[in-house]
Order: sequence, then structure tokens, then C-alpha cells
Amino acid sequence: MKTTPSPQPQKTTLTLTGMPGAGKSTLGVLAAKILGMDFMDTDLLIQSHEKMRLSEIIEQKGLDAFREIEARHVAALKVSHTVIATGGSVIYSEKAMENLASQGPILHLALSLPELAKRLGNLDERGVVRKPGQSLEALFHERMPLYRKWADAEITCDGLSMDDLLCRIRQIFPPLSP
Ligand SMILES: Nc1ncnc2c1ncn2[C@@H]1O[C@H](COP(=O)(O)OP(=O)(O)OP(=O)(O)O)[C@@H](O)[C@H]1O
Ligand SMILES: O=C(O)C1=C[C@@H](O)[C@@H](O)[C@H](O)C1
Ligand SMILES: [Mg+2]
Repeated sequence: MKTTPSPQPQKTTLTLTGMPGAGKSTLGVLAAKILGMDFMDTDLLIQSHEKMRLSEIIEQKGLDAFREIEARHVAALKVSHTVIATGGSVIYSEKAMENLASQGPILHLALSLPELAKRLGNLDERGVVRKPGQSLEALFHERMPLYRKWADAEITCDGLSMDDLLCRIRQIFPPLSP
């Protein structure tokens, strides 16, 4: 029997989740800068590993294949001292989310449905993972409980500037600050 507890892996990442257009990539890189952390965008990681643009993966292989590829890459991701901007659809993969949660807190960037509709414009032009014909409203209601299930904290981003959001992040996650 062990006499000393095995060291727990340190939780040093901050993962941003949320609907497409919520601001994960834009805010993530700025948050990394003010927190003195590295930055990773899992959409870019997938593109780099697959040597294809996300839009090409979706067009050529389909949305289900994209979901599997995303789940595989994010489930295997191991980083430290990094702000991770995820793709909105990663929330469908339990394994990917477990992996992210094991490395640090998860912050859900929430946005109201009307604000999302304004930001996103035409969904067909944006490679969003959704069932054929599924409306933004239906997708929002499908995903919201999943984002909330995995989130350690949530910020509603409506009406908040990047500076406002960075202030909120510093308040919520002070131990991550350098
Ligand atoms: N707080 C904000 N106020 C106003 N516009 C914002 C804000 N945050 C992001 N945006 C704008 O919304 C758009 C989408 O942002 P971004 O690409 O960062 O979203 P995302 O969550 O990474 O989306 P995706 O899941 O598609 O990668 C960009 O044009 C960005 O400039
Ligand atoms: O929320 C989504 O369905 C997506 C968001 C993007 O970041 C990409 O990951 C992809 O276009 C799917
Ligand atoms: Mg993004």
C-alpha cells in the first residue's frame, strides 16, 4: 500500500468554451498575454495536424468526421500554463472535455441568442456543427446545458468589451495571474 499520496498533476490551463462567435479565440490570446501564459487554439491545432483548413475538413469529410477528428485531437492534448480556445463543438465529446477539465478550469463565454445571431450571420457559410436544417436557436438550447455542465465559471459577454472581459477573467482566476 502507498504511504505517501501520489502527486496530483498541477492544473495550470484555462480553457474557454462557448458557442461559435462567443469570442473564445479573440479573448483567449489577449487573456494569455495578460496572464503571462501561452495560447493555444484547438481549431488551429486541428488544421495543423490534419494539414487542411477546417472548412476543407468539413466540406470533404463531413461534419461527423470533423467532430471525431476534433474529439481525438482535444482528448490527446496535454499542455500547461496555457489558455486554450476551443472550437464550439468540442463540447459534444465527453473524452475531450474530461481531458481539458483534468488540466485546469473551464470558463464558459456565454452570449445571448440575439447577440449570437448578430455576430454569426449566415450559419451555412460558417461550418457550424449542427444537424441539417437545425436553427441557431435549437443549437443554442441543445448546447447550453453541455457548456454549463462542464464550466467552472461563466461570463455573459453581451455588452462587454475585451477590456471588461479581461478584468472579469482576472477577478475569477487570480491565482493564474503571474
Ligand atoms: N466582447 C466582444 N464584443 C464585440 N465583438 C466581439 C467580442 N468578442 C468577440 N467579438 C467578435 O466576434 C467575432 C467572433 O469572435 P471569435 O472568432 O473570437 O469567436 P470564437 O468563439 O472563437 O468562434 P469559433 O467557435 O467560431 O472559433 C469576431 O469578429 C470578434 O471580433
Ligand atoms: O461551434 C462549432 O460548431 C464550430 C466552431 C468552430 O470553432 C469550429 O471548430 C467548427 O467550425 C465548428
Ligand atoms: Mg475560435
